[in-house]
Amino acid sequence: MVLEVDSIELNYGTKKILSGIYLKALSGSVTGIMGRNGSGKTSLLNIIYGSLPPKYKSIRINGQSIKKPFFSTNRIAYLPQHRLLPIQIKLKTAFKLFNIDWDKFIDHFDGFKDYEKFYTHQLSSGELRLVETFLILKSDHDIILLDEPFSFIAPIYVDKIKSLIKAQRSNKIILITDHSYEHILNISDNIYLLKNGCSKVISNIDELIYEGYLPSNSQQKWFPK
Ligand SMILES: Nc1ncnc2c1ncn2[C@@H]1O[C@H](COP(=O)(O)OP(=O)(O)OP(=O)(O)O)[C@@H](O)[C@H]1O
Repeated sequence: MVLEVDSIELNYGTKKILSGIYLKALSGSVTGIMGRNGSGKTSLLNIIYGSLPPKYKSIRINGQSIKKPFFSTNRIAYLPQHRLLPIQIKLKTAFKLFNIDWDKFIDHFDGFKDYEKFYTHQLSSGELRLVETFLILKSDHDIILLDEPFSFIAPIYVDKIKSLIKAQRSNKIILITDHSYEHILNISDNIYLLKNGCSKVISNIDELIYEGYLPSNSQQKWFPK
């Protein structure tokens, strides 16, 4: 499966946010989206999901144009930058709604075993983020959008989430953005940088430094897979 996005035009008033986007993502791979604060990463994910209507857009799956909001096709799941689950819902109910086995979650995160009857507002920000990321990753949708899944997450859990992403990518398209760039570099097969409303395919770390996203002393290596 191939997801292609282009011809996006998004303005807020007179401010141009996105104008020269081309993005191609394949199932079996993780596509990282990088960019400075305010470069339009969240806007782009919202446009793909269908919750933000831009002036123009073209979104295609295997060359077929998606005309209605993507979320209405039931093929796409989205972890938004801010809270996904409502406050007054128990974890048990949330797992039921997502049709995901609570015990499978506990297999990965046994520290949560007493939380099944907790309401989401009884969890810390990081605990909630972890639950929400797990639900989205394990959902049976074949396109997954993750906006800052590593926010508030402890390193030991970040590693588990990264393993889950790698395991889930075999039959899904995964788009991910996060400012923890080391993690994005570590799990992404392809990377796009958003700058001045345009997307640029990144082929090595030096380009991220040259484009002013990473500081010049960045040590990490990355090559597209
Ligand atoms: N509802 C809105 N009204 C006006 N401007 C907006 C609105 N939503 C977003 N913007 C502007 O659009 C730009 C892109 O925002 P967006 O949230 O997509 O950026 P981002 O790359 O995800 O940023 P960050 O990395 O800080 O999360 C920003 O300059 C923001 O101020």
